Amino acid sequence: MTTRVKICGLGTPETLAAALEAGADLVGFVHFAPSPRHLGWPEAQALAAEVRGRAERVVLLVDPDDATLRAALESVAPDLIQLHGRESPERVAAIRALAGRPVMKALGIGAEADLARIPDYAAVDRLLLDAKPPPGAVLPGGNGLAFDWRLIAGARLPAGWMLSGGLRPDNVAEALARTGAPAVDVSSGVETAPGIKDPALIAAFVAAVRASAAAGRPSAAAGRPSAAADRPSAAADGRDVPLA
Ligand SMILES: O=C(O)c1ccccc1NCC(=O)[C@H](O)[C@H](O)COP(=O)(O)O
Repeated sequence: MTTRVKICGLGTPETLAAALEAGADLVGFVHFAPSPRHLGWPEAQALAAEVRGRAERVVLLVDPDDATLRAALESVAPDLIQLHGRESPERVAAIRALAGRPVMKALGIGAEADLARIPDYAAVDRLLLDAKPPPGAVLPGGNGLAFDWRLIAGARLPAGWMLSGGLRPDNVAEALARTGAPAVDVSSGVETAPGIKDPALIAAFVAAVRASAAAGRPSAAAGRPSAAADRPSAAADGRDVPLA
């Protein structure tokens, strides 16, 4: 099956076009004021209109209230709502019911114990496994940090789960080989500075994922990750840092 690719935090027509031309399956628009990738609703609406069915439109929200959710629905008409805050399973279910759209819940992974939260979110449409943010981080995601992929090697994960956190054109093939992820999500790894997406990096990331599939990537292995997971990771020391 084809590995699905999401490019998150797009903010200009040029970089959105680059993602679509590269063949991204999902494109993400962030609505979270502290983020360098934040889009107001008029900007998000204009970009979302450019997608025209060429990819799934994802709106990323952090602990949205009902008014924010309604604004997101009206502006972006998302195919998928990504929840990247501290939303409880009950709140996720309420958002899903109110929106009438599929929901993807992001869970921060920092230690094996974090995997125990996965069954609580069994009712979500998709699950995104991301690195926990470092202590005191302003952003609950989009920090460009990988978690230790060994934590999920061999874990029972729901169909269609997505891997994120610190992925880049030069490490995504290894991430896929080590985790067997059916889908990947990237933001910082295709940027030249926080919030500044690079069309060439976007194209390189999607190409790396497609090349990995063409090469027939092996099933998930539990061996020690070499490159990305050796770098400082928000998750590496297993501290119980909240997702948001
Ligand atoms: O990107 C942001 O600014 C952001 C803000 C608030 C919540 C989540 C955010 N980003 C999430 C993502 O872009 C991805 O889903 C994921 O965290 C991967 O990010 P990265 O490690 O930068 O590739």
